[in-house]
Amino acid sequence: MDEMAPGTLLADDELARTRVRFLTAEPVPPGTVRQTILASWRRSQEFRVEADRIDPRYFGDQNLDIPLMRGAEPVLHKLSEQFDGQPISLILTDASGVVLTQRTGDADLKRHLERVELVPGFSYGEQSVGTNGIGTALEDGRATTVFGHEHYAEHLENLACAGVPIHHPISGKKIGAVDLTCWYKDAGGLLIALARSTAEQIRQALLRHSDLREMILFQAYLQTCRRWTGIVLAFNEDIVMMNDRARQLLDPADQSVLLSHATAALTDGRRTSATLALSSGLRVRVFCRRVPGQRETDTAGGVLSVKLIEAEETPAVPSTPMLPMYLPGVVGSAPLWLRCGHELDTGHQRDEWVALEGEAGTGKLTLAKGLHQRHHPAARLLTVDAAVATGTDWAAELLREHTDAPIRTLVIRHADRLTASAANALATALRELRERADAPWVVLTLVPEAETKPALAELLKSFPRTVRVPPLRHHVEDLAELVPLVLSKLGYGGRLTCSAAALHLLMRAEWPGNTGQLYQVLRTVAQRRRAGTIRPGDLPAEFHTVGRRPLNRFESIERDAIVKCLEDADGNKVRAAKLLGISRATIYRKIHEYGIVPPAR
Ligand SMILES: Nc1ncnc2c1ncn2[C@@H]1O[C@H](COP(=O)(O)OP(=O)(O)OP(=O)(O)O)[C@@H](O)[C@H]1O
Repeated sequence: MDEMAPGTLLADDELARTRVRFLTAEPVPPGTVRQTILASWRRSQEFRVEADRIDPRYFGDQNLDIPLMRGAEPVLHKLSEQFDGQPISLILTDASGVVLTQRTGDADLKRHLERVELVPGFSYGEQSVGTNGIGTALEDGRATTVFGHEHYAEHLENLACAGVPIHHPISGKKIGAVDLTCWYKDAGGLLIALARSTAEQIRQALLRHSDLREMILFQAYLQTCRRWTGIVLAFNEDIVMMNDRARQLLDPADQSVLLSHATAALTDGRRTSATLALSSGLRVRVFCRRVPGQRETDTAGGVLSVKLIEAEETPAVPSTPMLPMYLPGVVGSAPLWLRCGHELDTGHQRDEWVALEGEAGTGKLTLAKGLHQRHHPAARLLTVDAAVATGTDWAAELLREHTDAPIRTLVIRHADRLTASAANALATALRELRERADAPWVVLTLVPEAETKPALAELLKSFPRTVRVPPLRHHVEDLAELVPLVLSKLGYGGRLTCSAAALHLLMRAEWPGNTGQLYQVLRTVAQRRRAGTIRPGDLPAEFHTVGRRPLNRFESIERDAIVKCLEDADGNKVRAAKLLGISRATIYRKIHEYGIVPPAR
């Protein structure tokens, strides 16, 4: 029932009835709709696409000077000549379903496509208009046909479309989709065959084009490798080349930090040199240069040469995969996070006192507690907050505490807030503690860069190992585990869950306040929705934007106002524009500019 063959279309009326049953939450009788379509309807519902009208999101004029367009243009041109006068439309979109070009051989069909805004700049992704040949093919990652009432939104029921995702011939990355659309009454099985062969021709054209571009980049890479004995990486949006030194010294997280730095530098057109601190603890100096393509204005990619600043003193941690380690009360399975837990564990095994360094709310105390619970569940753990411990007495007090009831693990939080005299008094007390036969294992938590503070120099001598705790933005995939945990800690466990779409938005955020901020956000959300499922529309304004560049104060106020009005207007842009007193064109432009994802309606 899943592959649509010509002549096996279900009776239209039955399909139309099934669609209505689905939309009114009645059970769908088995066998009345294809499984792929049913799955797509469910996704469309999850995205809160409106089924009774069509209102695709507008993303403004698209940049057509991209490899996909250059590869596809001759293929589409030739095909559209053959279709001249025929009621068939040839559509190319980017990877998210935003239409780049639409060529239609027949005036009636063209007018209809304009009415349903299947035109350049508008998104036909599933999130925007629900089940359709473009969005569903992109979502499923395979050639897909959608006929008549299989479309989720009304006004598309008299169309048939066949969409095929286009993958880059070298990187394999999904870069767009080609779609053939015609009247439903004219549709046949050949539509999908034609769409497939068009996608293949575009892929071949891209391959020819890429060959040359990649060759230019490869030559630039080899040239740099000959001159530079250190780490060398070359990259463009499709491929990454790296020498052995890069592979040995950089783990995937470090590579990604370097590449995103270089991509930003290339976009800004800068030739840069910068010092970066990588998540593995390496400090590096990075030089990045743009490699021009065939034409001087084209870019074949960028070449990075990287010099280790502290490599000799701080050997890189080998990038072996880390197995999860059970630490009570601690969640997270991203490689960076796991590695940090393992490093702490190694410190413990070797009885080395550890300085846990990380931004506020990254989970430093939680990790230290988890480790204590894992190894000494019955022994005493003492946590002292240096932020509230003033004067020098409390350091001596620690010694007395230990004599009275031996401490197995001592955690001193916020060490960066110690005054010089308190830090020195603590250093003296800890030295004494260290000499005792029953000395505890001590963990110090502090914010990044605090290690360089002269006031802490003496104290840090007792801590031979520093473990860096990654900020949440470097392991956002762990939000899938952190969100349920925080909801349950806030008292909503089992009552409130987070939808995949909302989680997706949370994962795109920067999280400067780390888990502390996650608590605040979920607390706010839970005040509005105490039970059920958190949907994208429940999240505060800042999560409805795709971060493109930092906004100044004025811009963030404007962005928040637009998000708020869009929410008040139920996602309707025209009504939101009225509320704001701006034109429809301006709101579309601003939505695009600020990367706002309008609330699902
Ligand atoms: N990976 C995690 N697993 C479970 N809980 C976590 C995790 N990360 C953070 N948390 C929770 O987030 C909150 C903040 O974590 P924690 O106090 O450990 O951070 P911190 O880095 O020590 O913060 P600060 O330096 O600001 O004191 C705690 O409630 C903690 O339970």
